[in-house]
Amino acid sequence: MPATNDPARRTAYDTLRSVSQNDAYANLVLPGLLAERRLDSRDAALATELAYGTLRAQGTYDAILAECVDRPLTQLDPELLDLLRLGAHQLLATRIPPHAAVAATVDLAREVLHEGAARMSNAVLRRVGRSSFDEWIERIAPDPQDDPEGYLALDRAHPRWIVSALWDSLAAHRGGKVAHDEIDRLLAADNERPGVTLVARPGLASVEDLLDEGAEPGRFAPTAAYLSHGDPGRLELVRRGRAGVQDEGSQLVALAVADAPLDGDDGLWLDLCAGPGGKAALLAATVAERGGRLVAAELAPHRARLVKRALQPIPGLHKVITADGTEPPWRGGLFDRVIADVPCTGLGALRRRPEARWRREAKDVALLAETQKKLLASALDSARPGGLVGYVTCSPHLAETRIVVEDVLRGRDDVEQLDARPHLPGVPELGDGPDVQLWPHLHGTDAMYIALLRRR
Ligand SMILES: C[S@@+](CC[C@H](N)C(=O)[O-])C[C@H]1O[C@@H](n2cnc3c(N)ncnc32)[C@H](O)[C@@H]1O
Repeated sequence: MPATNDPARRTAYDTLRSVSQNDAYANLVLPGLLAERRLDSRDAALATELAYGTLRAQGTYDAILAECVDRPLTQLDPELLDLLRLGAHQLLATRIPPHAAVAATVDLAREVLHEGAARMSNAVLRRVGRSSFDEWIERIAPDPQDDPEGYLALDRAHPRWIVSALWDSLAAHRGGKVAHDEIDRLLAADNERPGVTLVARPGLASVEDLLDEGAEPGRFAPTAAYLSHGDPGRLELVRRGRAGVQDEGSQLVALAVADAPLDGDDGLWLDLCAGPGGKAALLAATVAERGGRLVAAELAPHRARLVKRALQPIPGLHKVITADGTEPPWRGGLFDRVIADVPCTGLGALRRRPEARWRREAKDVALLAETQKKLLASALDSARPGGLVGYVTCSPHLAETRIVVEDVLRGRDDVEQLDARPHLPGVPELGDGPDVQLWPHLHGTDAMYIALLRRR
């Protein structure tokens, strides 16, 4: 631990620096720092709230800071900019008294930078603290009547292109218009840290086992349970791979692929994009109970190793292959069920990755869509006649979901799309179908998408 009087803020600051300097992921860096520095639980909670909160709202804090600094933010030292963001977050979104927020950030500037940075932080943060968050938004955001997307982008701290994409998707799945209030609730849900959801892998653990460990039953998936407190890693069932940590939406879409009716053979399943292996483990456990096996393919060797580890505790002759799913080494028409959980922008899991929304760019979507179409085509080719394919993403962007499916299906006459909704039993508000889009503000899950297809 570096010498510091304020381990919580120092750790939050170091996390911000890793994210902006090294393109690190906060949800990987921060737990490492907390463990290495042995922060007590109060400091760890504060460091987490400061780091995640600052990163999540970074774009809005930058817009506010730009009003308080006498030069473009791009001309500031990046270290100072991260400090100012941390200070702005404390002033505008926490209960820390303003004088303490400023003083602590100024002290940190002195500790990690120099006296000049401390003086500048003091001056800038005093300006920031003269208005509340809502007053700042009123001043810098456009009128919500004239420009609702622009207003929400600042008020809910999302890049405008993401607000727009989420709005389009929500509207498309509702067959029309969506009220301002609902998109506001969706964006607000992206700013909440999700709780821990566990999965009981069939045949290896039951939800009752998880309830005995203090979890509460899931709302929708028969395999899910919520852990409201404590570290899931301390649970024996999790340590032994009989249960795992997995979003309930991920469980629901994997179970939809597993449970949709199928005529004929049902013993050989494929996960085309398996890393790190959450869905592969659930599917392998499910197919093993039915006497079958799973082949899991993954392009990245280090992620293929994670899949191997995830499948280790699961009985059955499952196989992990490091392969490019667009040029598969297996012959076509082989598998009874296929899941293609394709690489995507991850816009459906923004609540888990605080910095992701500022890192992604609109142009990523088109590039990914090309790969997604190839992977879906390959998934369809890999399925036997009559076999089932689930196309899955953790993005609700239409260009990664419905449009990919439409584009691929337009080019082939050997595929029919099924109504996925009956295969997520008990889940409300599934829209007009036939595909399903889950939403954080409606279902409490990541915004997972699934289209279910059958090869004729
Ligand atoms: C959304 S993730 C899959 C998550 C996984 N199904 C789970 O539940 O743990 C997409 C995965 O696809 C892999 N991938 C990307 N391009 C691929 C390709 N051409 N063939 C196979 N896998 C690919 C990525 O490395 C990544 O691990």
